[in-house]
Amino acid sequence: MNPVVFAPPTALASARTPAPDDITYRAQVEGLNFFYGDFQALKDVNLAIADRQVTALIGPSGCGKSTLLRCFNRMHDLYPGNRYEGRIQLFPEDMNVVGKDVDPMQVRLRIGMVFQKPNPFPKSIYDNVASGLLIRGIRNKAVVSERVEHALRQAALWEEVKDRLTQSAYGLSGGQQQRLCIARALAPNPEMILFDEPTSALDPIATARIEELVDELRNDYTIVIVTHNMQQAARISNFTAFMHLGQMIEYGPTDKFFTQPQHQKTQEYITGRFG
Ligand SMILES: Nc1ncnc2c1ncn2[C@@H]1O[C@H](COP(=O)(O)OP(=O)(O)OP(=O)(O)O)[C@@H](O)[C@H]1O
Repeated sequence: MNPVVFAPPTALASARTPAPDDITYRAQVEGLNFFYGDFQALKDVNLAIADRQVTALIGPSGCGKSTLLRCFNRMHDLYPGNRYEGRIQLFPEDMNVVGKDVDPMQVRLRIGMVFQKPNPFPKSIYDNVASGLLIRGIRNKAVVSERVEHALRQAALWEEVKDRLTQSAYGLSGGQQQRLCIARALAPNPEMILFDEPTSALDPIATARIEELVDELRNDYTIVIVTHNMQQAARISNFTAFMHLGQMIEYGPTDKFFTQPQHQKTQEYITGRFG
């Protein structure tokens, strides 16, 4: 194999490979197939997701990154004709997230999602963050207020919005709106957070803030992030998974992934020969 010319940028502080003994797993994708009607978008995908680490999904456009991410919180159930086969085991209790007997609403409370474009509800800043708590049945006003503040602090937004909580979320900048969406995802206290290209609609400064935030959130949450940006994957993830044409080609510790890829396709992709 040719020497790899991709030079990984300096990783953020915690985006190092944990020692093998320090890794526990939060989820395991096993033989996952996914169909949009007759079209098979995921083919026998296997992937282990380390607990309280960041796993990046990368690959060329159309390879199935978002499709895989959306399986984790059953987003595909919102549309008829979509079908899962295989398993996504959530540990420690071994629940099959894509099992027909599992309620998608319960899954979404445990596995939150942040989308590519900030998508606040047409409500106040406060009500956006409180919305997930109401779905969880938390109605005690003092508890809701406390959780809203905590989530906004976790999302590094509290200081900027604490004096205008009742104002519309639409008055915030794009980067602030994305941090609000992160706060909304955090408020119900999920175990895992899925990020689908969370910075692709943001400027470099807002992007850096979200990356720093992801770096901090890994202390408490298991994170899976889809990104088009290999530099971003190298900066913020502990593990990287590369997909191509609906298949999982390779996954492993990020530093090794970018410096010693095991598959020819991975090497071609990270050195810019396609994608
Ligand atoms: N709703 C849908 N119905 C039918 N096919 C779909 C649907 N959504 C995605 N696909 C197809 O599934 C495949 C995987 O798409 P997906 O969006 O997961 O790829 P991706 O790797 O996330 O791409 P991108 O980086 O461009 O977002 C593609 O061939 C796409 O055309």
